[in-house]
Amino acid sequence: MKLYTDSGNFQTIKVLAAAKFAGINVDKTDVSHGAHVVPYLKESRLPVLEVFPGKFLFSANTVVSYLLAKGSQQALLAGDEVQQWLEWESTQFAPVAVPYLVSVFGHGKAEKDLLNSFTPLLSHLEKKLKSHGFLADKEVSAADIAVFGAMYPLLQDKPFQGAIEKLTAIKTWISAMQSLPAIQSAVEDVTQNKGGAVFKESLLSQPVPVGPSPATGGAKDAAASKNVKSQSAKPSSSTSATPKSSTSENPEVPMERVPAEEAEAAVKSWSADSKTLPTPVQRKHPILPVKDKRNILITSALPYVNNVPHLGNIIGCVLSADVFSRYCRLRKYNLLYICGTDEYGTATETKALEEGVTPKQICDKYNKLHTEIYEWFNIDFDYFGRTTTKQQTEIAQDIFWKLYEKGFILKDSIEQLHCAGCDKFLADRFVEGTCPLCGFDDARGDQCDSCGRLINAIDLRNPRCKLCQKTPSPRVTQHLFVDLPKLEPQLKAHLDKVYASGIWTSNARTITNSWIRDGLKPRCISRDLKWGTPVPLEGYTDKVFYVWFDAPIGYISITANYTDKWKEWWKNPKQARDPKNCLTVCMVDDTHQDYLVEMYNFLGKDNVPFHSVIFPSCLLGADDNYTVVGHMVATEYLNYEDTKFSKSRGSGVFGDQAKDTGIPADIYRFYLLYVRPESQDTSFSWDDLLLKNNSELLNNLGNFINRALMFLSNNFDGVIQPIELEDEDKQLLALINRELTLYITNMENGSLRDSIRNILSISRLGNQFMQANKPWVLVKGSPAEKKRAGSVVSLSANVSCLLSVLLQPYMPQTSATIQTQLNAPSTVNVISDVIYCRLPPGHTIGKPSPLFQKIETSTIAELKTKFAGKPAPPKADDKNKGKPAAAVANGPVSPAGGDVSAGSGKINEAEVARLTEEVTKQGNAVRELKTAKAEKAVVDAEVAKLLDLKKQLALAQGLDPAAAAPSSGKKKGKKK
Ligand SMILES: Nc1ncnc2c1ncn2[C@@H]1O[C@H](COP(=O)(O)OC(=O)[C@@H](N)CCS)[C@@H](O)[C@H]1O
Repeated sequence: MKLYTDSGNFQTIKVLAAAKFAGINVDKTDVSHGAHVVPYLKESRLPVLEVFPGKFLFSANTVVSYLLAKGSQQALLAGDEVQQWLEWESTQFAPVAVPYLVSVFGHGKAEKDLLNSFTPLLSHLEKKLKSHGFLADKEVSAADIAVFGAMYPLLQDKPFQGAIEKLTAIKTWISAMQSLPAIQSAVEDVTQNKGGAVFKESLLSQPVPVGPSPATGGAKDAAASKNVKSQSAKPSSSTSATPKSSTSENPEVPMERVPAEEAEAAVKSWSADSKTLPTPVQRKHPILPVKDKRNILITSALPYVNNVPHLGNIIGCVLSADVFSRYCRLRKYNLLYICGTDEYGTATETKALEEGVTPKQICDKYNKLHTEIYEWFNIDFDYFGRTTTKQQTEIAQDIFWKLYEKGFILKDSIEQLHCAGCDKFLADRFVEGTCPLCGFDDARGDQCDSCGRLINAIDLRNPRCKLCQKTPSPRVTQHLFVDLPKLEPQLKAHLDKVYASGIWTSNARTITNSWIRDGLKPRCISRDLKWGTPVPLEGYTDKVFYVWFDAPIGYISITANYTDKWKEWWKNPKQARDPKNCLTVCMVDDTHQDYLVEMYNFLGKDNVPFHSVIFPSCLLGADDNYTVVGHMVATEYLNYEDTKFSKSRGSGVFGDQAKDTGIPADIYRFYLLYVRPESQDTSFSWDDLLLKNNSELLNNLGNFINRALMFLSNNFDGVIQPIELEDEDKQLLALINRELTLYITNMENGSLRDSIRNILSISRLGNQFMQANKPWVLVKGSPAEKKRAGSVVSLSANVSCLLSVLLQPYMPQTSATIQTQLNAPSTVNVISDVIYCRLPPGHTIGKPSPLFQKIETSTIAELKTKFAGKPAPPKADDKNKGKPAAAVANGPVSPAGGDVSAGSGKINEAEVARLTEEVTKQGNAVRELKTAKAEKAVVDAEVAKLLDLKKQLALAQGLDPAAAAPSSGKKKGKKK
């Protein structure tokens, strides 16, 4: 990524600081003052980020948002308030600050009037900072970076210093910001320690932002709270703008203006020759990698066959991967999306015992159930398979042999409970006894229901076999371990590479790094079970592979069940791809070019280490040219209302129940994506679903499309009229292009919940456009006015068509309905970089009808009661219990723990104890510093260390690290 800027450009401070926060190395290229970097802009705009060749971002705040999102710093962008401050900076603050800076540093004479215009802006800032310390929360966010960057040059001006003299909260905030290393290095880079004069040339060569007429004191009015509110309700062009519902209720809000050159560029692409427009690619099975194309292998975590998936499972894996796959197809990438049921392991054996059938029968029954559920949710797999196949056995055993031959398999003995009555070793969940921690008599072998803590079955007092009630006894048994310490260097080298080139959500990085930081331990890969892939090694043939060695191999074997040519996806990763042949948006600037196949794993956070550490280590160790993960898109957890999903308590909606609620699959899809747990755990809330349905879908999106199409139908026989673009139409097109760029960028970054907001911003723009032009009035006027009405609604019908395409990954059924109503040809189904005319004049649309139904509060009340379930027991939940622990504890693993499918992963107690001690020590250190009133920067640095330790502790305890650190969790901020 190239950053073009001129020397002394103050806007570059925020951009460089954001890049530092994001850990992204931008290639900074100095150009002359006033240089024209963006070919289609008449005026110079600097700094400019070239995101990929020919694609530019030139609003500094958008660049800040983009970099933070790309660097997986979503926490710094999260929340409405951040977006509102970003807009405040560009629409309120900059229009006063820039002319003032020009007067001070450019002309050497401060404009007094302009200085006075700062008063209301500064008091607004002071008020906010007084209550929080930072702009959007108690921690630094993108808002602070953007506003501080804009304020920095002002701090070099004496009169401005006087203006903030008594504003103590602003002054404290300034010192806090100045103490941040990212800010310090950005400031140094831009100013070269030369003082305020350094800004002169750059200021004189840049256009002055248009704003609320600062010279006439307009800024004063603009900063008054009423206006701040209406400005914040403007359509946002930021990555994660959360639209206020008031926006759709206030369509009279004027549209933001873009530079004339940008508008002209939008007109040019709008009227592109239809012969040059992209056309969709037909899907033909079997899909195989194609040379010189972007080949993407998408996997969704394989859901356990023995569970009915709940809405959390659905958004955590299959639905997220589906949205991304659909998007990739619309971008014309060549992709394969595979998934299937994870069928082996203790949990399946247990379920079979419970239901009195064989494990195979359980798998057949539940595989069918899963298939039906995903069909109802419209999940468009290229292939949905299962892990209990001959291909699974062949491939898993082959990988094992390769690891064995290369010396990556260790043998070791372990003590495990053995039941003489059943003549078998018992997995933890088959044992009961007295809890060694609290003395509860009826503790389970994997967890105590009384104290809620995870335990090892071997530690239970008075153990008894759950199957025959006899007393099991400890016995030494031999097991096989994969030598992860020996594989660590290879894994680290791979991770370094893919971290730099790929999309790795911050939880995926944090969890993976915590494993690496602690040093990898040998991991047991065999189990004393019958239901699994047989271990082929002599002396171990009575054992099967541990389900977590087996499960990700399922991705390979499922592909092998899909096509005989599976090796083209899995064993061919290093052929060169010609970047010239990519769509412009593919990340040719990154290092994917040496991959024929890029693999994306979609999964929930508890699955991360198995996909980022264990599976890649095995594939790298097998040294058989396997495709190894390049991108990891992990979600946090979705909860149900204020509790967890629990089948046994009946709380939460499970896949097989959703269709009986009367809420269409598309509405579930929309809402699950809208609240997708991307940077912290989120909740499915019925009240919120009602709100989002009735405001965003019904009043905003549905209202715009229906209004436009009904009007076209009723007044122009449904025939698209000649579209003669006037100034505001061009502005609309340019603003839509901005949202479209962000939609694509967000999708490429795996920020699926942000792209949905970009769609809603486009329909909001559409509503504003209709409202401003009032075709219902024009149509009754002169012939010219009637013509204009036809032009306005025809343009709106085209915007609706674009919306139908952008919506397709999220709401495929609704997208199809809109396209039927538009009578749109299937050729429209491509996501291009810019809006173009898809429905030409003369095209006749179909029959419009309302797209969404209002959801009534009474319906929601019924659903709430139906799915409330029994109250949760005081301690452990029966569904998600222990899963994060299993995922994050990188400790020595005993096979008696069963497998993760049995929900019995172990906590590394020693590590928990060590971290607890460290947290206590660091907490005391922070308290001492605070009591001694140490400098804020010093305290902040120690608080940061404390938070990091707390996160590590939470991870080691199997808890959500976000809950330990208030930095990302809004409203969680406890006093440190
Ligand atoms: N509450 C949740 N929110 C989001 N994602 C969740 C939640 N609970 C689980 N998950 C993810 O769902 C998938 C499937 O989980 P399942 O337990 O059925 O299966 C497995 O974990 C393994 N069989 C995967 C083998 S590849 C998973 O990604 C969870 O993290």
